[in-house]
Amino acid sequence: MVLHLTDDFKANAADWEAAGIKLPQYDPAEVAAYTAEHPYWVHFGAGNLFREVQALIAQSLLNQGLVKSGVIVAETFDADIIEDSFKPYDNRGLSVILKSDGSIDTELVASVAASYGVKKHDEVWDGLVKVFTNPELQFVTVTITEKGYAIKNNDGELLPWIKPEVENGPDTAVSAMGAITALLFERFKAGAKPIAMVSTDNFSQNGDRFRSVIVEFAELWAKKGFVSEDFVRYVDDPEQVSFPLSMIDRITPNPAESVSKLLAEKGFGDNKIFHTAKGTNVAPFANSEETWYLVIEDSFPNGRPALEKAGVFLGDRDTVNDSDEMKVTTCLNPVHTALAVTGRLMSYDSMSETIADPTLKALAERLSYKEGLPVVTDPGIFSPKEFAEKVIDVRVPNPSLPDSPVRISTDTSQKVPIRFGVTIKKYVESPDHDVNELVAIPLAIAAWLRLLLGKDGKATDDNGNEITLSPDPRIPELQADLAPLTLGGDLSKADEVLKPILADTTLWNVDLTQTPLAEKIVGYFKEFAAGTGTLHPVIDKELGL
Ligand SMILES: NC(=O)C1=CN([C@@H]2O[C@H](COP(=O)(O)OP(=O)(O)OC[C@H]3O[C@@H](n4cnc5c(N)ncnc54)[C@H](O)[C@@H]3O)[C@@H](O)[C@H]2O)C=CC1
Ligand SMILES: O=P(O)(O)OC[C@H]1O[C@](O)(CO)[C@@H](O)[C@@H]1O
Repeated sequence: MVLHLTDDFKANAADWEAAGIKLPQYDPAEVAAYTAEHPYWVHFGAGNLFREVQALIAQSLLNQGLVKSGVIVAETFDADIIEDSFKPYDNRGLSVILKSDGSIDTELVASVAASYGVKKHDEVWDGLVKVFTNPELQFVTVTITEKGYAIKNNDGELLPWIKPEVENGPDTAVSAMGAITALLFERFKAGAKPIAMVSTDNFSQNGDRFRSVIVEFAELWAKKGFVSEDFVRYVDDPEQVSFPLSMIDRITPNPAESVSKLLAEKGFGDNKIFHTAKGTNVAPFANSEETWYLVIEDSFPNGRPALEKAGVFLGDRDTVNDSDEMKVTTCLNPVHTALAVTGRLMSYDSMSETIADPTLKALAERLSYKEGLPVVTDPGIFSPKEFAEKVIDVRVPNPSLPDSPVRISTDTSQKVPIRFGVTIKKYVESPDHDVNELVAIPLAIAAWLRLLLGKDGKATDDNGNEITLSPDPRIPELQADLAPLTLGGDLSKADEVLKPILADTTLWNVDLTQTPLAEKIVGYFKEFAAGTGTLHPVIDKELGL
């Protein structure tokens, strides 16, 4: 028998159980009906992470009888996600957890009580307005990628799709930031009940940035007379509208063909992967790892359910900030980036292959334990050392997780200031640490610069094969700057060519040429770029392997 998400799963529970798929312990129809009158949670961004974090938390709260409503999901950027992978499946999904011991946990998730794909202000929009004007709505979570928060370009001009919304007012807003501000305006007009707006996107001080953009949108509309100054004060008052900080962590690659195939073999029929016109890769299932963390600043002016009983850490601002800094600048993302750039030089297909390489593992260990951990602040709710060990010994080595150096090395130029720059700055500024102690960080930077040698987004790996670099907005500029240097060619100008790149504070957070690291990086770069087959010997030598 083929299992489908829309099955009456109580009627064929034995078949689901035989396939090893956990079932919800509530009645989804009852939950949907109750949620329509008593919404407490709306999530914006119906991507893959939502299915593996927020929807599972909502399911856990329902299973434990802690709430009677489900989560409502809204999508402003890519309504096709809703049409393709939510509506045909009654908003249900399958969570697939690929564990590091090779086993798999699967769970039918029915906690999404309603879904809204916003394209214009029509009946779909009216449905969301009804939710936002309900006094019981307690909080909103958001996963829309960092670029989803942008309303201006680098020159301070409104983005072309934001400008008409500013000019024509809340009734025309459909961008993520415009739509959210317009929905808050509806809530304000309906009695200005409080609400928490929780960004769960992957960047530091996410709540602060979210607030500043929403307040700016409100101010722009106030200047044009679309909204009152009282509305601006409402969104800017943390006791009315809070914007808590958060740290979120669960490696959730795009739905993989290998997982789709495995589900088909299990007798699960809803395994189609969709590639939407806007480039989102979604499916009625999502695949992720076992480990996850969600830490949220406990600031919910309209109350909240017992999220802690569903595995969420609630804490004060400093705890959340320290947790985020621990993950993004020390224990996870720098290791990921170092392994991804060296992994691309080795043309490894998966992240697990990178850390199975003893040289690259030693690089990751040195980076995390010897260079990052000494300058990280312990958030107090979990141990940075244990977190780092789990990344290196369990999470990255997980052979079942379909994650790749290609995915992780996307946008490296945007990531290095935080992933390496914050630690470098701490070494430069601390009287207790010597920047000369850093070896793994300059090796990783030099390896990335070596990877960039080439043109038109093409490069050569350490075996001498041509590869296509992962997308990164600064590749054209950086490859042009590096053009005088070639792999195995004349590197006598390396110092001169690399100097302006190493002095660029937008890349490193500090001017590396003012530190001994510049000379080190140029030296490592020259050794890497001397020819092919250099990656292992150079790293081995520097790490004393
Ligand atoms: N996938 C992961 O491992 C993790 C992701 N995150 C955070 O969640 C974000 C989303 O990740 P996924 O859901 O896995 O990605 P995804 O690719 O599955 O979905 C992306 C989501 O962002 C929306 N989006 C994309 N560009 C947008 C724009 N310009 N304006 C508004 N919305 C836009 C899409 O419509 C979709 O809802 C990440 O960028 C990151 O901030 C955090 C931790 C783990
Ligand atoms: O794409 P990035 O920002 O390198 O992140 C890599 C992965 O690590 C994470 O930070 C893990 O939570 C996720 O955001 C992402 O899956």
